[in-house]
Order: sequence, then C-alpha cells, then structure tokens
Amino acid sequence: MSQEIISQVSSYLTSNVPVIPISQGAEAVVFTTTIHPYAPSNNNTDESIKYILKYRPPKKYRHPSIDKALTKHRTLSESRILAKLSQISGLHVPKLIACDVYNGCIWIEFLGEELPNGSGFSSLKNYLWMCVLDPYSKMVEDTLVKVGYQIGLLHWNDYCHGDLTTSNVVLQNSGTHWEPYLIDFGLGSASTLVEDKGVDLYVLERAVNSTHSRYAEKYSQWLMQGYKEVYEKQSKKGQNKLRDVLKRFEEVRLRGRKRSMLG
Ligand SMILES: Nc1ncnc2c1ncn2[C@@H]1O[C@H](COP(=O)(O)OP(=O)(O)OP(=O)(O)O)[C@@H](O)[C@H]1O
Repeated sequence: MSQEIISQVSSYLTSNVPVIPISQGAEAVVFTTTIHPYAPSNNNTDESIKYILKYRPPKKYRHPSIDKALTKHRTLSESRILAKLSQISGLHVPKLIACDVYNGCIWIEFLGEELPNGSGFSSLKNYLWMCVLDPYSKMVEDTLVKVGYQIGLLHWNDYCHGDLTTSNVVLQNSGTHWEPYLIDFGLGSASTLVEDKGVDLYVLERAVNSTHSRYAEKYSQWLMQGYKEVYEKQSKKGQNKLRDVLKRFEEVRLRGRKRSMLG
C-alpha cells in the first residue's frame, strides 16, 4: 500500500489517531483504528476495540475539481445509505459513526473476527472455505439461510447492494450461530427496480459459484430459501413482488449465460 496514502490520511486525521491499513480497493483504502471520534478520551489502548475508517484518496488522473465532487458524492452516498439501512428493523449493517465528505472519509463500526484454526477473517468467503470438510452441515445451512434473509430484507425495503460478493458479507459469532452483516455499500442505492434486484442476486450467485462450484447449487438454494422467507411473510403483495424479482433474476441469468457463451 502506498505510503503516500497512509501519510495523507494520517495528516488529515491528526497524529493521535493511529491507523492500520487492511485493504486497498479500486475506490477506497480501508484502515482500522482504535479511536472513536466522539469518545471523551483518546487514550484507548485496548486493541480489541476498533473501528473502520474508509478513505477515498484523491485520484491524480482526474481533474481536481471533478475529483473533489466525485469523492464528496460517493462518500455522502455510502454514508446516507448506511444511515438509512440501520433504521430497518432486523437488517444487519455496520453502524455509521462519522463522515467527512470533503476529505472522503467515513468512520464505521468494525464487524467480524478471526475464524478458528487460522481460517482468516470471518467473511462469508473464508467461512465457506473453512467449512469445506463438512460443506452441507446444519451450521452452513443455517448461516446461508440467514444471509439470504438479510438480502431479502434489503430488497424488500427497496435497496440494492450493487456488489454482492461473498467478501461483502461478514459473519459475527453470537455464541450459538453466525450472524451475517452486509458491508460495502459504495455501489448501493435505493431502488424499486426488479432489474437491480435481479442483478444483485445474479452477482451473488456468480460469487458463490466461483468460491465453491461443487457446492454452489445447494448453497444458492439455501440463500434463496432465506430470501424468499422475507417476501412470503408479506402475504399476497409479497408473493407478487417475489414472483417478479425471481422472473427477472432468471432473465438476468439467461443474459449472463448468453454473454459468456459469445465470449
Ligand atoms: N465494517 C467493517 N468491519 C470489518 N471489516 C470491514 C468493514 N468494512 C470493510 N471491511 C474490510 O475491508 C475490506 C474492504 O472494504 P470495502 O469492501 O468496504 O472497500 P472497497 O474499497 O469498496 O473494497 P473493494 O474495492 O475490494 O470492493 C472488506 O472486504 C473487509 O475485509
């Protein structure tokens, strides 16, 4: 990771905010920090309490004024959607703690943990790899049904994720089971369109397929079981909406297959 980006974020945050880089994507650099921006004291030395800082650094290839406008727009859009989603009962997303749209930075709740036996961070992707010796266990089934339920809740409330991969689902161990949280709403949007929902489901199906093609059929079935549960609870209106989304999902899938056949 570029030292320049780390220096940029450190200088704008002031020297008493320690940051540790954990990921660099195309759009943003993600850090952890032990400091809460509103805590009365900045002397937190407990390393287990941490927060996420998502920073969108300036892009040199863009004109500075366009770059500023885009950074502001994207930071604001992600913050707004996170704030709105945390109002939805039962939906699990990280809490938004603070946002600085001019510097392209958001401060959010840290979720997840290290998986047992060195299996890595508790993304759904790593979790499925961890469970590869017993891929059809009740624990895997329960977790995937819960993931599907979270996506169903998101869609039922007319929001779409935009990048629904197995890395963008983080699991928290509640003691008895794994509770899924959806992260990374950088491409998220409010949408009533069945097309957006169908594309979300297709992206997820592809992601599951590429993580575990051998078990993907069963995994997708469990995901869809949880997804459908949300809509089916909503009587006739829910059934109709579900039918429309599933129909479009099938169409998106067919389009995807045609595209990959044509190369
Ligand atoms: N709230 C969170 N709690 C724990 N880890 C997180 C959180 N948010 C992000 N991360 C970690 O940082 C990584 C990148 O975050 P995120 O996907 O939001 O950034 P991004 O720049 O959009 O990434 P990409 O371009 O790879 O999609 C995640 O895969 C995850 O490992």
